[in-house]
Amino acid sequence: MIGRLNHVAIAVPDLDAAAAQYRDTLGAQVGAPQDEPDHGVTVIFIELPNTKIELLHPLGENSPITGFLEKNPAGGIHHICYEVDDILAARDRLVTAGARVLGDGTPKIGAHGKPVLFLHPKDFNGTLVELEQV
Ligand SMILES: CC[C@@H](C(=O)O)C(=O)SCCNC(=O)CCNC(=O)[C@H](O)C(C)(C)COP(=O)(O)OP(=O)(O)OC[C@H]1O[C@@H](n2cnc3c(N)ncnc32)[C@H](O)[C@@H]1OP(=O)(O)O
Ligand SMILES: [Co+2]
Repeated sequence: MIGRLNHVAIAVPDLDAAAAQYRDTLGAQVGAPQDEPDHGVTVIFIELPNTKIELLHPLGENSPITGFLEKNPAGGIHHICYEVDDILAARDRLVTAGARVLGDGTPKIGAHGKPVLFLHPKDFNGTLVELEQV
């Protein structure tokens, strides 16, 4: 069901510093900051030859990554995103298998303008999983 690894997301306490490190120290192709108010984050995507890195920073008062950064003040890997062809079929299959889909189960539009869903980290080996329909 899952396809390519779309991105690995890293929550960071200082978005500008993290972007500069990827651009200047690691020599990566770093995009511009994008505010995603529906998700409570500002993101910067880094294009790698085989996948993307998503740098995440809290946006607004109810960001889902505020608590994560409180627990991990230096930042850390926050989620991985797999591509799926049909997100509703994927959701239904996962729910039948007993996995918890976060929120009300309705896909939201993600940073690439495509539907996304999140799966509870406790159901996936301690890893928050995002699904993106491509
Ligand atoms: C830009 C849009 C989009 C894209 O297109 O790419 C994005 O990527 S948006 C990214 C941000 N959005 C989300 O993360 C949405 C989904 N997340 C959530 O609903 C919540 O953050 C959560 C995963 C349910 C966690 O809830 P929270 O209240 O923040 O934390 P808790 O302390 O209650 O956590 C419970 C439990 O789970 C552990 N945990 C929390 N976050 C993670 C994580 N990222 N990876 C692994 N484990 C995580 C947490 O440590 C708790 O464990 P215990 O301490 O053992 O109880
Ligand atoms: Co993401």
